[in-house]
Amino acid sequence: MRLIIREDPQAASYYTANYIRRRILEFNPTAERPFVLGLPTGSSPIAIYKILVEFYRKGELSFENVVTFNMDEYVGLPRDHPESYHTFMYENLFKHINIKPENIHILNGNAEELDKECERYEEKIKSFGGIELFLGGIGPDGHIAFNEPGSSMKSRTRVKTLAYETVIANARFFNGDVNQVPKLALTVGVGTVMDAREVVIIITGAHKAIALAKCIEEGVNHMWTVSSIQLHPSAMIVCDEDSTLELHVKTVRYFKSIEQVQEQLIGHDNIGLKGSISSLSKMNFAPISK
Ligand SMILES: N[C@@H]1[C@@H](O)[C@H](O)[C@@H](COP(=O)(O)O)O[C@@H]1O
Repeated sequence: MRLIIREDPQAASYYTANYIRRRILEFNPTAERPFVLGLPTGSSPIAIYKILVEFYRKGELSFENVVTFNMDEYVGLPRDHPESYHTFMYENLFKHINIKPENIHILNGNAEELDKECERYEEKIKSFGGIELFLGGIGPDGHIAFNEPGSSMKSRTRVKTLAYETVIANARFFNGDVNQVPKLALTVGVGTVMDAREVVIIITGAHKAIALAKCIEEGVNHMWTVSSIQLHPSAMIVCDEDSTLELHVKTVRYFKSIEQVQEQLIGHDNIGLKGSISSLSKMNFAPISK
């Protein structure tokens, strides 16, 4: 597993967006062989989406042959509610790019038969040959998508009751009122995310420092479901300095040194990038160490 540490959330977001862009360009997707991308909501990916939109506007990235699957959606919240994940995705990404509406997949939290909706979602992912890259964020309790503590590491898409901590964390989007936060959600499972050929997780902020430490320095544990990425053959966490506060100094230095050696050996992460890299000259990469 790779751990990429950047100075602040903006630099971590730039790294992540640029990495996704590179992966899509290298994949060279076509209508017959689209790039299948898993996507999260939450505040963490907003800056990533802004940068992806910027790449699109500059003609440096096309979403014409990109298929997306979102991680989760609240149950019972109208699709056009300002805090639904449908609205979030359209406002922050989809309405700004050239993705085909039929290529967008988001769980329907208002389906009559929620279990069937979840089964259908898994089938749909399979029909595209699985997910190429799943981007994820985490909650402060280390949950991925809405796979709350105690979720099975083999879980699939299903209905999930939200942990009280998550309800409190998400109340900020509902006028600070926990009563307005839906208590159920549909979510892809830990197993669904781990089936992706590559998993990239963005973690920023001191409030996620304990979760990051649990994920990196301790074992795989269903109480911190993001720790499941230790078992993934191609996983990367991109984080900011604040989120490393609970890591051992030795751990931070170790991962920074690995990245430095890699840069010395094969150059930085834009290696192999096809197409224009003009905007990268303004890259917000923070120095790896000072
Ligand atoms: N279901 C979402 C998660 O997918 C997301 O990772 C988490 C963190 O959100 P934020 O990035 O705002 O901290 O929020 C929700 O619980």
